[in-house]
Amino acid sequence: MADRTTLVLASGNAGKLREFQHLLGPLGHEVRPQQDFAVTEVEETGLTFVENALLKAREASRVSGFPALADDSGLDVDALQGAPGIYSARFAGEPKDDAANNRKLLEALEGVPEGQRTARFWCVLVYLRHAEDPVPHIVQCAWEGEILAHPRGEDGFGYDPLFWVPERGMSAAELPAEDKNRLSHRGRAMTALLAQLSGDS
Ligand SMILES: O=P(O)(O)OP(=O)(O)OP(=O)(O)OC[C@H]1O[C@@H](n2cnc3c(O)ncnc32)[C@H](O)[C@@H]1O
Ligand SMILES: [Mg+2]
Repeated sequence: MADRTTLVLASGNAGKLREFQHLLGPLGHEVRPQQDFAVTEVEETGLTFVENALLKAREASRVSGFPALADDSGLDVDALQGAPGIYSARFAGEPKDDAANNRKLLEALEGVPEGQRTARFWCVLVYLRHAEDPVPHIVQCAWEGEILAHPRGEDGFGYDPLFWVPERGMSAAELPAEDKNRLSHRGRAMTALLAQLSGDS
C-alpha cells in the first residue's frame, strides 16, 4: 500500500470500521466506509472466509473506484465443531443481531464445562488494488480464547462480551481498544497485511 492511501472498507460493520480507522489512521491511510460510496451489502455465498472477503472487496472496489479492504471474520468454537464460523453474523437468523447471537451461543454451550469452551476468532483480510486485481493480498489470523458462561464488559462489538482472553484475564469487551487492536485476530491480520504490502506501490 502506498503512503497515505485512501481505501474503501468493504464492510457495513461499525465496529470493524472503528478498529480499522484506529489501526490505519495513525499510518496516514484514510479508511472510508463503503456506505460513503453507496456500496450495498453483497450476499456472502462463499463457503470460506476468504471467498466471502473476496466477494465483498471486489464489489466495494468496483462501485467506489478505490482500492478495497475486506474483512470476513467469525468465531470457531471447538465444542460446536467450528460453528458459528462463516455464519457468525447470522447465527441467530435474520436480521443480524449481536445480542441474539450471544444468547444463542450461550444456549448452545449450556452444560459445557470450563476447559471445554475453547474457541478462536478468525479474521481474513483481502486487499484489492482495483476490482479486477488478479493478485489479491490475503492474510488469515486467529485469536485464541474461551467462551464465558456470562457476558462481561461493555466495549468492542459482536461476541466480545463472551470471549475470554486468557493472556489478559478479561473478556474482549473489557480490553481497552488499544489492547484489543494489538492482540486480536484483526489487529494481527492487519499487521501481517501491511508487512505483505510494504514494497508495493
Ligand atoms: O460483512 P461485513 O459487512 O463486514 O459485516 P459483518 O458484521 O456481517 O461481518 P462478517 O460477515 O465478517 O461476520 C463476522 C461476525 O463475527 C463477529 N466478529 C468478528 N470479529 C469480531 C470481533 O473482533 N469481536 C467480536 N465479534 C466479532 C461479528 O460480530 C459478526 O457477527
Ligand atoms: Mg457479513
